[in-house]
Amino acid sequence: MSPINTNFSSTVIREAANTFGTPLYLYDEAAIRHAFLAWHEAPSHHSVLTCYAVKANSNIAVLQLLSRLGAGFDIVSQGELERVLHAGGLPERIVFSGVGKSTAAIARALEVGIKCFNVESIRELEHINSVAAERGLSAKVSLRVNPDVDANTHPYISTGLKSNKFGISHEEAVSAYRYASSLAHLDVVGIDCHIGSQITELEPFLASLDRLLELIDQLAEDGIHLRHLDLGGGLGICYTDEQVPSAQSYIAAVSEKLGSRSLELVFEPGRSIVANAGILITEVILSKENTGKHFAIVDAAMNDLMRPALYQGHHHIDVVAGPRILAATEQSWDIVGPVCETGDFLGLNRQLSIAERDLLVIHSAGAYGFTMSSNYNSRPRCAEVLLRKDQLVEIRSREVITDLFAHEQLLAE
Ligand SMILES: Cc1ncc(COP(=O)(O)O)c(C=O)c1O
Ligand SMILES: N[C@@H](CCCC[NH3+])C(=O)O
Repeated sequence: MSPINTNFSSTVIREAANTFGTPLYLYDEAAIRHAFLAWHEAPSHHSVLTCYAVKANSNIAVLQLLSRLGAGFDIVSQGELERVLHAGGLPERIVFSGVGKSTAAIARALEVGIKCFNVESIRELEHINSVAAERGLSAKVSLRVNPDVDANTHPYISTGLKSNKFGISHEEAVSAYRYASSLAHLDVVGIDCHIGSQITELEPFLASLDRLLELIDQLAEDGIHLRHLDLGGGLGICYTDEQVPSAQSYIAAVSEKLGSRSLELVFEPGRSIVANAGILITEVILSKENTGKHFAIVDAAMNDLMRPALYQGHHHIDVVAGPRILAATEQSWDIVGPVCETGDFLGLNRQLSIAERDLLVIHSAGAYGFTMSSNYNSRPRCAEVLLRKDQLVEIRSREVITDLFAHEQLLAE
């Protein structure tokens, strides 16, 4: 496995940078399509709905493309809901996750008729029931069960342990289901879990599945018959040399464990659909040496791609040589941005041949890249461009300086 997307040739990268400027996110439509279809068309004895996790990359063109391929969507806010609807996503294929859904978001989701709410606590069951009651509606719900399984991933992106804020504990699940079934405006339709992100082995998923299957069977004995089983997202990708199970092998293993149970399978993949379909292109502003350390100072920063600063996330970095006024030397470089934080780096100790004005390509940046970007240090957010066959299409224009304070007001006196 490789983090490198071969559809982005040096020519395409230079053309994108020349046309749209840097820093710049560039996505590959073919790679997104291919990764989505790996889930959507995977053979299974059970029917499968792939609800793409919008938080990974929420550009409306990406959502539109996925919706046209038949995707459902996993959302966590009203903003994500409106994006999906705007992009043509079908409400009946939307699942709504998150520990703290706002009343406005719940009401809107009820009005448009989403597939279900993934409910994370007893209080939330009551809240959704009352929002539905006020409108004379019924809310389809699925309980997010925390299976207390270690996903062996970075602690900040592990969500299926007892100590995490997510879900209803395994021990409380049966009583929570009984309670949910007793509430007049709830229709209990499924069960859900999500144990974390960037998981590179199947075992933690299958261990969680075993716990959910026990519950499903116990609930059936109680007369609570569920229609779907949602295993969340979390399948990892190759950032360096990770060997990651395919969506097909994952779905086959899950479907086999389900056996004769007649349940629809729902998955919520985000990263595995878009991460390796995207790169961040940045230009080297200048190089600098400090007591023997070599810094390449680039025009992208932690506000554009937060993963290295936040999780020590490793992104493979390549050089596309520029006009090279100064000679390039191969040596160990720290690739850093202009933001005033020591944690503002995109890669450390990279053995590369770099000169000022070169372009650097930060790979595997299609997921949790632009969506986690900010205006920190009053830096306008960069543009997003999609490679469609051999055309470069701008799908989000670069912010301009006045956008930075467009929602602020000066004092009257
Ligand atoms: C509830 C839920 N579903 C789906 C996802 C998507 O996860 P991933 O991008 O790892 O596939 C996340 C993020 O971790 C999540 O919190
Ligand atoms: N944002 C994280 C993943 C968190 C997923 C959301 N639950 C990342 O970049 O890896």
